[in-house]
Amino acid sequence: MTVTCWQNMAACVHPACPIKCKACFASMASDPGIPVTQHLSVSEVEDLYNAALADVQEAVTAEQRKERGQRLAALSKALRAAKRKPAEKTKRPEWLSYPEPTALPCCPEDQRYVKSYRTDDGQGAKEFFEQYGFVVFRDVLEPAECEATVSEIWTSLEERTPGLERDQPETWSLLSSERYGLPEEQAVFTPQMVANRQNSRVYAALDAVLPRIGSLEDFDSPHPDPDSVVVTQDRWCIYRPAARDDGWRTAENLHLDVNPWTYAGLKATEIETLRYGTEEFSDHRFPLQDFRAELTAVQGRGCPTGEHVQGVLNLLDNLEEDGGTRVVPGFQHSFMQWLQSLGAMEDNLSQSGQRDNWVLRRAAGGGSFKFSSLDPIHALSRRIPMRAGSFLVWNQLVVHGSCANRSNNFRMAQFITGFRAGEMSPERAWARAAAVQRLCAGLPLTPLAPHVFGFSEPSEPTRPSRLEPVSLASRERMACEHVLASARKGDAEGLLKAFEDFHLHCRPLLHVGERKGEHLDAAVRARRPARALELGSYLGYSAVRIARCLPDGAHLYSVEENWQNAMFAEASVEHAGQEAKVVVLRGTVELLKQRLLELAPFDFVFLDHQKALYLEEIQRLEAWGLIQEGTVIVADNIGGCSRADCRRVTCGCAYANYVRSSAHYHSRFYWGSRDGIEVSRALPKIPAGGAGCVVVEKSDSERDGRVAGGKTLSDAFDLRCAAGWLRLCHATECAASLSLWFRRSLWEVPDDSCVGPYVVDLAVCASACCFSAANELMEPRLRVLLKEYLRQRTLSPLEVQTFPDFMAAGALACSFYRFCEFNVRQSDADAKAKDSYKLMAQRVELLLDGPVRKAVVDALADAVGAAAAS
Ligand SMILES: C[S@@+](CC[C@H](N)C(=O)[O-])C[C@H]1O[C@@H](n2cnc3c(N)ncnc32)[C@H](O)[C@@H]1O
Repeated sequence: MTVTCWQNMAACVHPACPIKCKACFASMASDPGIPVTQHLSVSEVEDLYNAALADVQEAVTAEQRKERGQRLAALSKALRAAKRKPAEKTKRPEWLSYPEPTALPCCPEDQRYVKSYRTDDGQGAKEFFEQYGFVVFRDVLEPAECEATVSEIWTSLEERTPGLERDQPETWSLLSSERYGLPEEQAVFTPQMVANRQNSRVYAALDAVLPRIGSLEDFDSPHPDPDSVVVTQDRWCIYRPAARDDGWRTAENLHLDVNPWTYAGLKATEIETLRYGTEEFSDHRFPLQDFRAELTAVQGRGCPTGEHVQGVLNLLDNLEEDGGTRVVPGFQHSFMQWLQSLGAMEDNLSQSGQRDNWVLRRAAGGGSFKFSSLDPIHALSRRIPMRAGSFLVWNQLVVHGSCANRSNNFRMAQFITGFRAGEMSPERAWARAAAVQRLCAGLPLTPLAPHVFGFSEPSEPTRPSRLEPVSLASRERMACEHVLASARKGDAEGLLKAFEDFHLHCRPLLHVGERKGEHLDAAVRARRPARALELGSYLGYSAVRIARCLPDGAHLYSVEENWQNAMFAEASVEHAGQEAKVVVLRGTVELLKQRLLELAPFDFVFLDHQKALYLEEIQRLEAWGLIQEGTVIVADNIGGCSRADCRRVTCGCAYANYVRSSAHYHSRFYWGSRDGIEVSRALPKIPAGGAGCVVVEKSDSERDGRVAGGKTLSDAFDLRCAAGWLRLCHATECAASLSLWFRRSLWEVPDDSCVGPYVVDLAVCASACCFSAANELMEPRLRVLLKEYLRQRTLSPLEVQTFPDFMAAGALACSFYRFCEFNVRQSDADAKAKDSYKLMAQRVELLLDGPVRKAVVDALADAVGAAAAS
């Protein structure tokens, strides 16, 4: 049986269609005799099996039952075999599927540059473009425009790099060695960059090579015409003159910025779901992500309307040795044949070795294809040297990449990609224009702005009211629809996996995710809560996660402010069969106070709504008595900086700082991939003034040093005992009990230096700096310190009495900190750091008793006496 592929690229012979075209796939599905396992992936066989199963269930006549039963049996066997057999990797791309090596025509006036065209020679440029897959337009930017763009790039680099000056070569090493010479931003909106996007010659160049759409029925768009050229919002690059410093070389590579399978229509894209979040709708983890997604999630040949072309606007003369873009001329002609030789996308997903080419899947079905450094294709690539002000454009099917700079010149360029307005759905087009308008606010517009951006006035409202307000809800709805359709009812694990798949391969979600989710599971299982509380249900992912770990009869109450998300969460919970355990409460903690008080206490709390509110919220729950001894609190999204930074006792998160330093919690941090989660357990409360408690009062604001209440530190508890505990805990490596005891007994009341009574400042200073490395008291230094302090401020008799004990307490606190930091938190610390607590522990003992204590008491008495006399 011969079926012509829908691509019309080749006649495909069923069943061994090399590209598994849709026509063949459909016919395979209806023919029980096809040896499917030879050509399909396990998931594709599984799909066929499920379809056949549904067919059997719907069979009415005995004949149908028999025929469909046979097919089901065949597929069942095939499925078992497919699962048993490790997926065979399809053939690696071969040299034969690449184009012939091509020499490029040079510029007649200057052989150092590739042949180029003026934008008024659109026809000539188009013919070159069709042959080679790229073309250079010259004189696109005026020298003054190049200069202004270069200056803008320098200004932004100088602003972000202290000490960098464009005219001072010795400061260029301060620039970050960004691998590809790119800025952090996904898209840059500075005046000259935005002006270049609306430049009439840039427009003419893109217009000359992009396929035309013509008229479209029901064209509903902020752009005037389906053939309006829309430009992408992209960024710039800078390559330093690496002849000066080899370390400045940027990475070299060859790639495609599209996912070849989705581009060819062999896999679906989600490009029409893009909504270009800016502040209002932003997903803070992926700002401007959709502008990047539209570069890689192109619906190319599978879409009747056309393609994108990529472009580099060159700002400085760029010779072969200056580094920059290279292309594989003519690759667009070989693209389909090459893709066929790759086989299934699944076989090309990950990079397993230096020899392997691989595809990286990105948001909205996009992706990029990376060629290994050993691939023979490198021999076919050609550098495209061009003058300042030239615009290089290439077909997205042309393999391209960059060469590192080896010269004494900078390379600087702006990226601009273009496509036709008629390619976008109305929802996407209006949302895009609204987002660009907001990002370009206050910047000058040219008459081409309606075409390239979709608006003509800086303040003109671009979204008509008849369209649904654009919101992230569409992404959330898509996610839920996907999950409900792909996970079996009652299968909680399947539902979690479906969410994760959507997140990884379709669009990023805000759920806690697999990696941190495992820590969340462990915390729930360890605590076995009867009543759990979650703040921030979102789509119900974490609610389902928690629910499946709860013991029988337990409940999770999940609070969600957004009514739509609450609805999605309920749907997920029900689909996962967890509705008996989970109740979604609409509102905020404040609004739901009464209800929460009725449900309290909670023995497990998951904070995952707004990080900025965590501290306030937990203190509210504490004040309402909703948290009790043993309550475990898990907080998501701690950190976001480096793994090491998030672990510090004092990090950038107020909530983490609170639980890590509070006497009421024992807290641990677990890293995920971009950030981590904090798991804290509420410790037993110590009644104020109760046994083991030191009464140290200070006036509210003045810290005037009165140590009132009649008890001294050593009256209230035994520091000797504390020091003994420290030794014992180290010996038994029982850090948790040390932490518990220490916080309960000591840190509950005496304040730290700088915030406690003034005498604590003095005592901590003395215990820290008046001892040698061999723990000998440096008495002269102590005497000078006391004398100078007493010149500024006198000490009350009670302060004098408590001073040596506060010195011991300061040393104990330091010892405790070092023990926890280097033996518990940073378990990979070196041996010296690990042992550093011992010095301070020994100092505690010296200060509690014996000659050192006596020397301290004497020194203080002398200083107080001398101060009184003067
Ligand atoms: C990061 S998502 C939660 C993710 C979810 N826990 C998961 O892992 O699947 C944050 C959610 O908190 C909700 N939210 C934000 N502020 C809130 C508040 N003050 N009270 C309740 N929910 C809030 C948002 O609407 C959003 O659905």
